[in-house]
Amino acid sequence: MTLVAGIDSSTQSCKVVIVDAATGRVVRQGAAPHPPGTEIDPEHWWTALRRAAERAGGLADVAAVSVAAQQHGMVCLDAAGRTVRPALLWNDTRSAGAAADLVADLGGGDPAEGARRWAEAVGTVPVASLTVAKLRWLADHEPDAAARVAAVALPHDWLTWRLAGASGPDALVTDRSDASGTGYYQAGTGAYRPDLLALALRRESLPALPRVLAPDEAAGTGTAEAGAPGAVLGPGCGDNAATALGLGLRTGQVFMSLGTSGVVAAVSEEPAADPTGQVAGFADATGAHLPLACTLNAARVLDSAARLLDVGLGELSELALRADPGAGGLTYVPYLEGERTPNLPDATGTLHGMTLTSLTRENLARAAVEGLLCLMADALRAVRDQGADVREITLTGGAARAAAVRETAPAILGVPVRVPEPAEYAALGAARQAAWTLSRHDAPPVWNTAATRTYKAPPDHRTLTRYRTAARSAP
Ligand SMILES: Nc1ncnc2c1ncn2[C@@H]1O[C@H](COP(=O)(O)OP(=O)(O)O)[C@@H](O)[C@H]1O
Ligand SMILES: O=C(CO)[C@@H](O)[C@H](O)COP(=O)(O)O
Repeated sequence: MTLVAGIDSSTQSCKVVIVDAATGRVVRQGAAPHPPGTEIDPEHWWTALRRAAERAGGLADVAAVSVAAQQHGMVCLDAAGRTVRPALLWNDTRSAGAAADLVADLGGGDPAEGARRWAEAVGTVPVASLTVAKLRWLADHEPDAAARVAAVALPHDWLTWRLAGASGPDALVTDRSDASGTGYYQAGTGAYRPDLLALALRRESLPALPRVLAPDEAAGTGTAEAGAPGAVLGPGCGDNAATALGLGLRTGQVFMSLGTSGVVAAVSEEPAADPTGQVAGFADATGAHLPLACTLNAARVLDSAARLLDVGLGELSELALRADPGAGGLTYVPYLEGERTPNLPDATGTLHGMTLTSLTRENLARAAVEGLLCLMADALRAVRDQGADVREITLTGGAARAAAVRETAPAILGVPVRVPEPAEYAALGAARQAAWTLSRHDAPPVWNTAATRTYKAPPDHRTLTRYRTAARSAP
């Protein structure tokens, strides 16, 4: 049996799956946590990857490995390949002002014109999450560090580079799915936009950027020191592109992931260019596109409600299912980390409709589930507004493990919700890419599909309308 490994270095943890390359059956797996925070020394990702791989029985017997990772994280290297400063992650909002400045700058001072030009140039209007905004923040706030930047990489590029045992920044490679999340790469033409990188860094001499590989192009081979001797390295990809690949989605299909981030994305043959900035024009990991709306708040809304109520996640779900739809009038707008979609980086959460009768543990649990799903309903609406014909969604990510989420989702989202059996779909997507790279075939291998269950319910317009009213008054 030929084994391949898929790695998902996501926000909260690193997951490794080792699968049979012929069928996609998971043979072994392991995971290791990442430290909390939105600024992190990439060395922690490497330690977690090594630990997760060890827990999965090691990589010594795998023929190919691919790394998927959280998108956008700014990894700045000096000329010797050392990190210049800790990486700033996708959910670090200090770059919100820098993003707004970049939009205005490209528009000659007019933000609406700037948004239009960014959408046209790279398919995405910068928000705090994008690498380009983080680089502008660095240039403005840490000019000495910015001056030492010889190369800029993303989390998956950097981890692939470590697996290959490379040392110089010139050896960095990436793929179009992750490059499309930088804000200085256009997925439609497959070209970097050095002018936009220069605009961000306010300098003419530009750092090196990873070479963009084709979706099945090998990135080299793993080393013995990295624990993967001789394994073919796939190009890797952004974690959302990996999820689409792991779920085996086809053109026109839409997934929603409720992990640290909340994501709605549609596999598409056409690039997106949304001047409202709600939908990002990302690429997928097969050569197509992945228009995507992403929220800062998702699974951790439920984590925080469970902590507040002093229950586990299973009990939180049971409490929520004991309350009636609408949570007795409690409406929770869960902007706990600010928000990205809508672009409100400084917003905070609010709880509306508290009365002596409504404020129960059950209603509070249900309001957290409904608030999260209403937030996602608006992300879904944004993707639909870009032309996606959404008749059903596939739901995945940690929070999809909650029965209350699965059962409430079709009513709030207004479409049937297909839930595949719980698995690490981003890591599986990376494994599928590794198997594709190894096979040298024209398309990714066809693997056995996961068993799914479809949830249906009449739409709950009332709860969504009440949420939208409450969200409009969020601080
Ligand atoms: N049964 C569950 N109910 C609700 N949330 C869950 C459950 N199991 C895991 N989670 C949450 O899912 C999140 C992790 O999901 P995951 O998709 O792995 O995120 P990421 O890829 O961003 O690290 C955590 O916040 C965790 O608490
Ligand atoms: O910023 C985005 C997508 O634009 C996020 O989806 C990150 O890619 C992090 O993903 P998770 O850790 O939540 O999977």
